[in-house]
Amino acid sequence: MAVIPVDLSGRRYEVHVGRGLLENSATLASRFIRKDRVAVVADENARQLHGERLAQSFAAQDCTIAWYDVAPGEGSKSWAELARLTDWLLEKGTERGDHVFALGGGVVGDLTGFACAILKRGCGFVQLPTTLLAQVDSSVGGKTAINTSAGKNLVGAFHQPALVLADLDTLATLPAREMRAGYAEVLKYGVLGDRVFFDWLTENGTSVLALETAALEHAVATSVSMKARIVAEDERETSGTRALLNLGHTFGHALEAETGFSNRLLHGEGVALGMVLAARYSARRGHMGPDEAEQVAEAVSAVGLPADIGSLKLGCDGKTLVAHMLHDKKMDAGTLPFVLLRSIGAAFLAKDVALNDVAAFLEKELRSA
Ligand SMILES: NC(=O)c1ccc[n+]([C@@H]2O[C@H](COP(=O)([O-])OP(=O)(O)OC[C@H]3O[C@@H](n4cnc5c(N)ncnc54)[C@H](O)[C@@H]3O)[C@@H](O)[C@H]2O)c1
Ligand SMILES: O=C(O)C(=O)C[C@@H](O)[C@H](O)[C@H](O)COP(=O)(O)O
Ligand SMILES: [Zn+2]
Repeated sequence: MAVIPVDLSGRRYEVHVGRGLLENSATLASRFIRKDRVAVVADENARQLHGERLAQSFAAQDCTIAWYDVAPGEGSKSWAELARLTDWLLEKGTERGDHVFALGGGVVGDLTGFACAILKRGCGFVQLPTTLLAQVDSSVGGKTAINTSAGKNLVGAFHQPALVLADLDTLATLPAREMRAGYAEVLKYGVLGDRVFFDWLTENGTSVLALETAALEHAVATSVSMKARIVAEDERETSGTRALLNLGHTFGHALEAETGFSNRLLHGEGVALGMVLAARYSARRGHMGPDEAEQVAEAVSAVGLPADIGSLKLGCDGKTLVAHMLHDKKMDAGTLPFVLLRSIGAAFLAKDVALNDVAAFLEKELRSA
């Protein structure tokens, strides 16, 4: 069991990582429960598999749950779902001082967080992440958003949760493909800032994916600790530090857009392939050696994540992928900063990248596939 603080001045909150947390959730979150009925926004699968443990914990504190079900999938991060959810929260009489609970993966966390950011100009929320990806990444740091027809996470707000309870037991029911997708964001922390962690994952990645307690807890706690440190330093992604958490995402979001934000490519899979492309592009520009770039590709493919753009059978050219990148939130007066690598464990923000060179690089990758 680990408790990791996110030290934001005056708005410090804790991330608890361990087993059996849902059973104790009402006690652990008691500071944030002030009525005898609490709103829980839940991914349908997460509710079916883990909702009862949550309900029992609340019942033991004489509290009942008003459930709001969210259909699984990226499609729920939409204007329509945001409108339905905020109407429901208003109908339930949610007040500014209340805390809404989000049970599920990154989709439910991002959607609920955004609804809470704008409801009556802001109410509280507690994250109960039930996917590996949500436990190591999306539940921490306060980026909340929905997607629009123009692209990924384009409408949102920074709104920090009051508490995060990452119950490792919930991962026992997670499909293997979703577990691997979450592992991509774990690997990201090693690649962007911690060579020792990257090497540890090379040795222990299969134990993490097999849910071995010690390995899993170490991987989640190490990931959350790095994210907490970065978010505390640069909460709103203004100094360039937090942008490093976007490693692999400029390529990855473009691939997600090209595949229609569908089951063809999960977010974590896009990040995995995006990290490989970022490493190879870093090598093309001479920042790192090609052999080291291929170590990133090996770490990705070793656990069955996509490392080859050809596996997506896209049928588009490099320029089309670059056109998606123009919606990236890092865009700054016509230039797009890229998170690149000097070596594994040493990411940096390159502000002098020419998009026609990125298109040429992607064209070559697509043709060599
Ligand atoms: N806010 C951030 O900082 C941040 C960071 C990373 C990713 N994200 C966002 O997170 C989203 C991806 O999140 P995700 O990978 O958790 O996907 P997700 O929320 O779509 O969940 C993946 C699948 O797992 C199912 N599921 C959830 N918990 C389960 C459980 N315990 N057992 C069985 N099935 C379960 C869901 O029903 C769904 O089908 C993307 O929209 C991405 O943009 C946000
Ligand atoms: O927390 C961050 O900062 C991240 O960049 C984490 C990413 O894994 C996450 O996917 C995030 O939503 C992407 O950020 P965006 O600003 O490009 O939407
Ligand atoms: Zn991500």
